[in-house]
Amino acid sequence: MALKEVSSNKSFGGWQKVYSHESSELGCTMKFGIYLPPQAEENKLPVIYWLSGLTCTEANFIEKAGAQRYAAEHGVIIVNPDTSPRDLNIPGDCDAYDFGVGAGFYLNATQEPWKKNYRMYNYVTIELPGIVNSNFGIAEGKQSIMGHSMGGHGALICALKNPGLYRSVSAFAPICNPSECPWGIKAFSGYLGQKETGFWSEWDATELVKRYNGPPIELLIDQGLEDNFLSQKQLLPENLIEACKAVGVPAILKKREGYNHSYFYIASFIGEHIKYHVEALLK
Ligand SMILES: N[C@@H](CCC(=O)N[C@@H](CSC=O)C(=O)NCC(=O)O)C(=O)O
Repeated sequence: MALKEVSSNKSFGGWQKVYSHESSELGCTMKFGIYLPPQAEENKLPVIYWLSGLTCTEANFIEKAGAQRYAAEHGVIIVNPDTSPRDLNIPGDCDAYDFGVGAGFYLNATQEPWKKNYRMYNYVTIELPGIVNSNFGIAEGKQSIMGHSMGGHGALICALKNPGLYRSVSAFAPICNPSECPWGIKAFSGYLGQKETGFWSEWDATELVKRYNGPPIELLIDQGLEDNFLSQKQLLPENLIEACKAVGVPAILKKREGYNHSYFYIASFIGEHIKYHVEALLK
């Protein structure tokens, strides 16, 4: 798969790059960011995937999270894809910020007109890691995943649906129970069809954790307490924590006094999350 370098900027001794490529899974040109710390010049390194939230491109995380400093400190590669297919001109794909372009929800759609291209789950779990592993020096089997909001939902479902694929998972302000919140109900109805027939529980972390069957897993959930979307019941961390307790899956809930949903919040704690992942990746 041919990669085209879109940009390259030196950062903390390493390189923040953006590449584009033709995605066979999504049927369009996709961009992703990759931070290569200075250690990547000499060694194969572990990788953390970051999944962004609604309205984001690959640029938001690169420019706002401040992750490069910590990735350089710990010698870890960070890869961050875009949040949906783009430039397909599917009718209705740009009508709202929470559905269609910028809102792929990290699932494989089953409904027309989305099912041919809206396959972000396969893209982030199979196609993109294949491209990354064959083009960069990734230490075999050493990958973790994290994300924010819609991307936090994505990180959680990717880990819960693929026992053992990721060494660790963490999420900032994730949409924890999409089947029960307005964002999720809208997206799942459009991409998957009705709840009764659309197998929504296969794409919902709170449901998936109840039937998790694999090597021990721990969920690190981070939540700002002044997050508007928390009070609007879009995120529902309490439902996920309750489900984890019921089935004995360990979950850490970090409650952050005064923080909202923004990248200012993410930047405040991204170093803590990267350290958490690196500890799991180095085991
Ligand atoms: N109405 C807002 C909603 C968009 C928003 O807040 N997006 C968040 C993620 S929300 C859940 O997935 C985000 O990360 N925005 C990008 C940023 O750089 O802050 C709007 O349309 O802006």
